[in-house]
Amino acid sequence: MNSPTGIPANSPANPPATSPAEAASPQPSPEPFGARLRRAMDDRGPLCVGIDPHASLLASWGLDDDVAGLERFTRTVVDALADRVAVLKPQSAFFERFGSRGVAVLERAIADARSAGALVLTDAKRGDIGSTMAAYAAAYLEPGSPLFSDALTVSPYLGFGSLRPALDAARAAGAGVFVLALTSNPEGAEVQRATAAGGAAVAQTVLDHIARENAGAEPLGSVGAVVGATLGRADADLAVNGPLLAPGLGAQGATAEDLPGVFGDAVRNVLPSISRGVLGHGPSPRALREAAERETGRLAEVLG
Ligand SMILES: O=c1ccn([C@@H]2O[C@H](COP(=O)(O)O)[C@@H](O)[C@H]2O)c(=O)[nH]1
Repeated sequence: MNSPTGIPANSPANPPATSPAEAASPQPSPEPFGARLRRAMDDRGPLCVGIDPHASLLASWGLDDDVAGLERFTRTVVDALADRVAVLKPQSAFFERFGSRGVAVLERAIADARSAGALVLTDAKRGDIGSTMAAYAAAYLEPGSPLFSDALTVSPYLGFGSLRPALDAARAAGAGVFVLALTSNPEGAEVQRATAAGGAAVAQTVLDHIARENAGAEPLGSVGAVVGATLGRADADLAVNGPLLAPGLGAQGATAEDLPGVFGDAVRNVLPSISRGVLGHGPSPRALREAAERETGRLAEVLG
């Protein structure tokens, strides 16, 4: 039976509703995102597939560049992959470009993907002064919000402390955040490799903050870092006790074979991410599934 959000009751993404008696007594904390992600990666393999409905992909799938095309594309990806990959990562920008009707497609995709058992990481890269960050947290990280996601990408470049409302909301909800540290694009280095006040690189100070947030968490903290698979070498201490989202496989040129060199000992916590490299095989659901399975197989060979 579906809950008001459309997510079937008691699905992996939707814990049982509380009874009146339970509501009167203190509620147990929700299972933390880090634990849920570890289990999903162990069960399904550590692959995140991005849902990035580029205009060029809509065209190559034979779809119009409009809301109907967006909806068809998104539904096809969710139906093909949500029951088998650990994480689906809708890229908010591609939905926002269609205005409120595009955001409605995103809402539906998040609910449907969670209902089918995938964890949903919404890639919106939010970051602002703390008071505004609280509103972003309410939008993406508070249960009951239409865009509630298992995790959200956030930018620490207004200062790591400005993320506090998102960190607190995520913890309370059993959700996660992925903080941009060393992004996959070459332009990121001029900011992220710059030397911060204490003498360490800016990205390292971000990673150190993440490590403090995750201290003592088992089996994995819920505050992740974004570290590009394209970097060749991270040249940073990645022992943050949290997941390391590694975008850049496929269209940006990185391969599974690059991951041990970038991540070293931290490779066990890597969540490799690929969007166009899988989506380009659509619109056939079977071809999408096969592409995701090939990536998962390659990761299993390389990461063990
Ligand atoms: O450092 C980063 C952070 C996020 N991304 C996002 O991942 C996907 C990559 O798409 P591909 O088609 O696999 O290149 C996209 O949504 C980016 O915004 C990233 O690439 N790098």
